[in-house]
Amino acid sequence: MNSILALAGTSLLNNDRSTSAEDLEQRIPGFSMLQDFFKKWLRLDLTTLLTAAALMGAASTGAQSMQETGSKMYWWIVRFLTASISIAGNDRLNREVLNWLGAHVLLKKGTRILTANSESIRNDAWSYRRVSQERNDYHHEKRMPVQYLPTFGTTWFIHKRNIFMVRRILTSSSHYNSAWARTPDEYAGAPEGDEPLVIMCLGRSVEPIKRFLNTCREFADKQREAYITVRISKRSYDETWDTTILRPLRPLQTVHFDEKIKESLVADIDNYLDVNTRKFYNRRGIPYRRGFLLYGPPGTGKTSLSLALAGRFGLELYLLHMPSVRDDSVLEKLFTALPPRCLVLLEDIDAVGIKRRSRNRDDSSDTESDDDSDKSDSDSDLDRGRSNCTLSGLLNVLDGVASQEGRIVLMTSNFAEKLDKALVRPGRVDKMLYLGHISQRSSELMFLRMFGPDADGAAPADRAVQLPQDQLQQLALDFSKHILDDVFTPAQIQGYLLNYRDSPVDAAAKVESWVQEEVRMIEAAKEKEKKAAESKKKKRKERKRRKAAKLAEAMRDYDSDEDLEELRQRMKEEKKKKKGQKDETEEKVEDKDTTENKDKDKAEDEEKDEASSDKLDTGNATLGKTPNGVSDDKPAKDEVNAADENGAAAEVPETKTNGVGGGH
Ligand SMILES: Nc1ncnc2c1ncn2[C@@H]1O[C@H](COP(=O)(O)OP(=O)(O)OP(=O)(O)O)[C@@H](O)[C@H]1O
Repeated sequence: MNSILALAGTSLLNNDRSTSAEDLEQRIPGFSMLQDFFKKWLRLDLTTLLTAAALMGAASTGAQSMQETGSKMYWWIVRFLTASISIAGNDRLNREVLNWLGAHVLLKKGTRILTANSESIRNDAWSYRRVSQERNDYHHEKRMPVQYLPTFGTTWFIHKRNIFMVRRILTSSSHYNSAWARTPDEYAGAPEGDEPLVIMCLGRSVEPIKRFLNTCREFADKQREAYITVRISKRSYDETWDTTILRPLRPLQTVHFDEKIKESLVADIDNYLDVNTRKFYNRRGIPYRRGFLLYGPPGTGKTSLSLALAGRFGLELYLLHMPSVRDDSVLEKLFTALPPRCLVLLEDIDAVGIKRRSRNRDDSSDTESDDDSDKSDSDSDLDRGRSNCTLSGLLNVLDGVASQEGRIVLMTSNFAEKLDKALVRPGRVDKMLYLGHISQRSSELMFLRMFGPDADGAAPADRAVQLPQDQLQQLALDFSKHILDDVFTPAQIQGYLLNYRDSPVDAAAKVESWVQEEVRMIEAAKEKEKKAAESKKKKRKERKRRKAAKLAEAMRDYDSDEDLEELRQRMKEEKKKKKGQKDETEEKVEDKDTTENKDKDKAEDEEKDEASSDKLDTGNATLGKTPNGVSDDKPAKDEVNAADENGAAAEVPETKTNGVGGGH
């Protein structure tokens, strides 16, 4: 067909119609008939038509090859006249460049090409640029507000007298394989914020690009000062830190506990992060790691303190809720993916290794029937949270050979006394901090923080008039006088104060009756606990008495020592048999648990996500009217000075039992 069109084209150009018609007749039998038909019925010259088509084809081929040549020349010039640096999609620098572009170029240009997003944004580079749109929960708005973000494929800008071009490379294969392939990048797909970038600069030196990258990093550092970056692993099958949450910075002063302990903790971390300390550790062959255990009743500020410390030291916080970690291999992969300098928060560490501990307890017990009744309430609480990670898996990631150096691990637990000694040994846990119930002084500070002016000096939005400082101070004193030392958790006090958010006067006036009511509930709960313990004790005694009577009766039938020995042997065998059956049943239950766990994985992932977000929110969920968190078994010391790996004692001073505000 092409040769026919070419022939038609040549003949038209040569104006030689007769020759071309003959040639065409030779190549296409019946061409003259067709031509006659066209002439007679349509009044068209078929040769002319074919010639026109040939010319159009030639023009398009020409245009295509010109385009290709143009593109080659463009890239040749670009290569010749520009220097460039490429950045991978998953590199943090990539996000920082986007972040800078968002703030300095894209938004300022007043871009007319936007992308819309109604889901949570995975990449912090884009979320920095989000125009904050509050969801109106009062009107039960369920939908996420739509976020409009700038988009770009290639953008030009001038920075410090240099001309730059940043190109976002779309990687999605569907884009390349489709007809969209020639569509400019800004129309071809909404950016996810993790596409590779190429940064080009007019000139033959990469130095201006390096300087530009430094500017982007400094800008990101500044922005981070106002936020804490929290990373979580949402999807356990991914085994990556896939989600970023930006939390507003929480100043350390807003977490109330013993000021001396707080200072020593800050000094300890400061010292650890010092470059000389790293050198010291390295030269002496000591693994450069630091671990802390924060323990105490729920709602005493363990998570809040971790967030505040991350902000104080400008570290990213990597959060793992231990009961939700699928197994040791996931834990190991997550730990391997940690950056060298960061803060890792392992929440509810007591959930690890529960099975091992409960079995050990069974093994070591003499009388199996007494076992269950011996379990304390806290034991059963402990058994409720479960983790498929083993203790050895956890120990391995904390200080195994493959474990990263340079990070700080914070572990939290409500049941520190139950933790395995291997876990809390120096080198893994260098310091233990007890966060307990609130003191009067801390409750006074909390009152002032709740009702004082905002950081910028303005009255909180929902209170038109800000009380004068001396009046507020007096109210805070009146309020704290009624708060009994070491009875309430800070979360309880915060919950109470939030009920009177717009009226400090009412908060101070009504605290007395609130305290009375809470104390009454605490006493009632204690009484109930006492009664339950007494009844358990009675039952145990009765069981023992019945057992002894049974034994005495059996012994009556045995006259000689041999008979008695035989009886003893028989009883031993029976006991062994019973234990074997019990172990078998337990294994079956465990197998069933594992299958169920797999099914529940997906649901748990979602729950975990919600739990993490909830926890990172105001924490109101922990604030109930129930007198929870009242623990009788306080540890003997709230801070245990632990020796480091080579046996050198850590330098934290001894402190009092109540770590929360006790020093005021
Ligand atoms: N010491 C404290 N100072 C100030 N606020 C506190 C303190 N303790 C708790 N809160 C408040 O109580 C809420 C719950 O605190 P947080 O989650 O840090 O407690 P937690 O000890 O980690 O609890 P859990 O053991 O249940 O995980 C938060 O909103 C926090 O602001």
